[in-house]
Amino acid sequence: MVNANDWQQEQERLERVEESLRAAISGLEPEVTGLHEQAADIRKRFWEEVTVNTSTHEDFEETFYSIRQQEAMLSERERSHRLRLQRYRSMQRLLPSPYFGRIDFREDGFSGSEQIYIGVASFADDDGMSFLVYDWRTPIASMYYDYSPGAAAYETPGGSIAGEMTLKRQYQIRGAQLHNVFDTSLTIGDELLQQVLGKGADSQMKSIVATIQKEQNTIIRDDTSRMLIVQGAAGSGKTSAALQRVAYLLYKHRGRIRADQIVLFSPNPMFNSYVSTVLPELGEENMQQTTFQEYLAHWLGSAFRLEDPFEQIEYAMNPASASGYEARMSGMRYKASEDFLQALQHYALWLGNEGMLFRSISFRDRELITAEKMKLQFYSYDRSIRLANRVALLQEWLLRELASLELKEQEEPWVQDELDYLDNEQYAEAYSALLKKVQRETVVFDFTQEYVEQYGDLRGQEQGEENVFDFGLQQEELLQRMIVKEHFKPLKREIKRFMFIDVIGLYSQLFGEEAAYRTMADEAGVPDHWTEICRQTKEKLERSELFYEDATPFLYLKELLEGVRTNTVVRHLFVDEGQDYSPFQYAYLKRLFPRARMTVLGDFGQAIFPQATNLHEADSSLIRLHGEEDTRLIRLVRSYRSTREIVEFTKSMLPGEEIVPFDRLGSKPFLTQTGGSAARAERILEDVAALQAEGYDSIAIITKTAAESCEAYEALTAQGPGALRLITKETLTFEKGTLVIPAYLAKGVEFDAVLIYDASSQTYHRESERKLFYTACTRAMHRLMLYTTADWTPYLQATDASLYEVGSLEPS
Ligand SMILES: Nc1ncnc2c1ncn2[C@@H]1O[C@H](COP(=O)(O)OP(=O)(O)OP(=O)(O)O)[C@@H](O)[C@H]1O
Repeated sequence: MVNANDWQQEQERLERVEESLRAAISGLEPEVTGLHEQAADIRKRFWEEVTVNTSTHEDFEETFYSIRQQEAMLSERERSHRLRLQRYRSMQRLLPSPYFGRIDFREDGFSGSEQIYIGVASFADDDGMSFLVYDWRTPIASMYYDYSPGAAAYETPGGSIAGEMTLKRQYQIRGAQLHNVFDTSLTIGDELLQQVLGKGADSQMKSIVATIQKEQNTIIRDDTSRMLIVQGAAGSGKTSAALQRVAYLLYKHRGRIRADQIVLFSPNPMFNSYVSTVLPELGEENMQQTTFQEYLAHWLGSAFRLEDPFEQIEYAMNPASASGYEARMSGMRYKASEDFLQALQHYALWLGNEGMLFRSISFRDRELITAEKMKLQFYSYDRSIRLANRVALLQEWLLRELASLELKEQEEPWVQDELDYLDNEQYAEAYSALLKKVQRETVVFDFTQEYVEQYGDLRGQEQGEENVFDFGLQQEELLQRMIVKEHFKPLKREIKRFMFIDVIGLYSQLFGEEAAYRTMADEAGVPDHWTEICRQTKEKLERSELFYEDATPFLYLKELLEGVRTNTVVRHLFVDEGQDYSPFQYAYLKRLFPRARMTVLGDFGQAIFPQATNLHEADSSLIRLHGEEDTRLIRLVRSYRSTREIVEFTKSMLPGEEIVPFDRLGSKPFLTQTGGSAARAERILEDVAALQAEGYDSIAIITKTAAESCEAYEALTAQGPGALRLITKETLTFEKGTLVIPAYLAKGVEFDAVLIYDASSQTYHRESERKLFYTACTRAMHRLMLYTTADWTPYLQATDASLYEVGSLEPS
């Protein structure tokens, strides 16, 4: 705390800033209110201001320039309106708490020091010369996050500016009243952070702008790496830093990068809702948010029933449920690998010489163009042309073939039949459609011109004659063409969509002969259980289903054949929970967004999917993706979410991981062993009630699987009323309250208290599930309780007993 004098001065300054803000807001108010109407009004009067005269060439030119001028004026006015509105909104945002930090900085070579107050937006006084508040993203404000008092420097476009920071202060301001002022010698004082972290969990993630830590600031402001990898312990602020980074990039590159040019891949749709308020809170628009599954479903969802990653993980967790389990698991790992990616590339090369599979183009049960003919045509092209380019050539050839087949088709009896069966209404409809097209475009159909020449102005004909539907023979011919054209339209569409390639057959063929596959796989060889992997994959394909691990390779093969699909608009790609994506998926994302810089945030300690990617070790495929020179790796080891006791307890499950708890104290985790399920449910409900009484209102009962969630939900609701919410993968919004949720859906989010429903050795015993258990436990901010009706999971057996409390055997 500061002394009374300083406090007084700060309070007075705060009042002055608040006054200036209010004055500026009310100054802008009349301009801003009704801005929308004004802009609409200008648009409405647009044509009144323009004299349209096109009689002569000069008049036409004059009209043209007058429109251009009017247009330029309109867009300038709209731009300045927009800017004023932005300014107005940012001042509104500042009003309740204009700043949160201050540094005093004396630049080398100058005698006086400048006071720099830092807030969520900049605010200058009337003359616009001196800043009363600096936006946290300005270069000078970076010192607030990077330095303790003493020597300090910051980067500007003109070079580095060094000097001395003589003071660093933090504020808590509510309703323009000072609540707290701390002078701090640490980077960002512990006191404020203690207070922030001690608060309850929310259904929405919060901005950390006032307490960003130095290493987080490095992530936020990195502007040079093509690939930025953040390996950070559970609760180390990866997601928080990522969102601040988005806000920073939007600020720094304002006018060059828009929010929709930044994409965040999230672990599940519920997570989207969880993080959706941070950017608006910082005065920025939200970036685009999606999940990898949504992307896959967009491209493959109509052709297949796609397995999602949650079904895949459920499968992985239930070895007893299926035969061929080992093979499937081996397949999951293999299909996620760079080896498989390479095998597919070799396969595409091989297809350049042989083995292509096509689908005949059929019409009315006749094969118009056979697969065999396509194959002959395809392999007649120069073999040095790339596969996808040859496919494009074939596509053009098919469209030409189809055009000549379309002409021939008019002779077929079915066309005449169809014409005969057109009732008067359909006839009239077809005719008027024809008329409309002729009127609209000069060359709608290739025959329009010819028709117009022969029959003159159709409009005149329609008006002048009584019986306009009494066509002559040639008119009938036109309708015949139209009929065939309509019927051939879907065929053309299919060709344009490359449906003449049998991609399913080609993917399946890859899992055909082992000897052939070995040549594709090269020295990497085939994985264990290859025969069974092949059988499972083909069987699934036959049922028009696709395993999650097959979806990305399938899309990749499709693109090797059809040409790469790229998005060149996106400039920044963020992947959260990055450990859950496979090396294959990363290679795919890199191809998909060739102009985007990537920021991948994850924790290998929470890698719960079989396809996990190691983010940070020397052999990481992620580092290889853009090469070491273009990659920056940042490690976060400080964990902010949980109390020291919870971090000490959870980190003991992952020996070897460097995790440093933030020094916030709380109760030790509590282990309770009960006699049976009913007793456990009773005990859990008692504990939930006790936690609620302590003021915790975000409580999660975390289970291993969806089935266990249902079982827990039933057991708990059978015991009494109490509002519980069952979370499934379909749940879209994240709300406060008491939830029952499978661990893999709780990824990335946090709760005041976490209750592990079943921490028995029966449920968690395999090494592969250790990280899932760890992930579940690390969701807790303040309280962690674990239950079992049998032996404890082996992950806990080695845990030092001093790290937890043990409950009674039976509830009292
Ligand atoms: N600098 C900070 N100031 C205040 N709070 C912070 C800071 N860094 C992190 N936190 C808080 O710590 C908690 C965990 O942060 P976040 O969810 O971003 O971590 P994470 O690394 O993404 O976690 P996980 O990998 O476990 O999902 C959040 O409540 C966040 O607000």
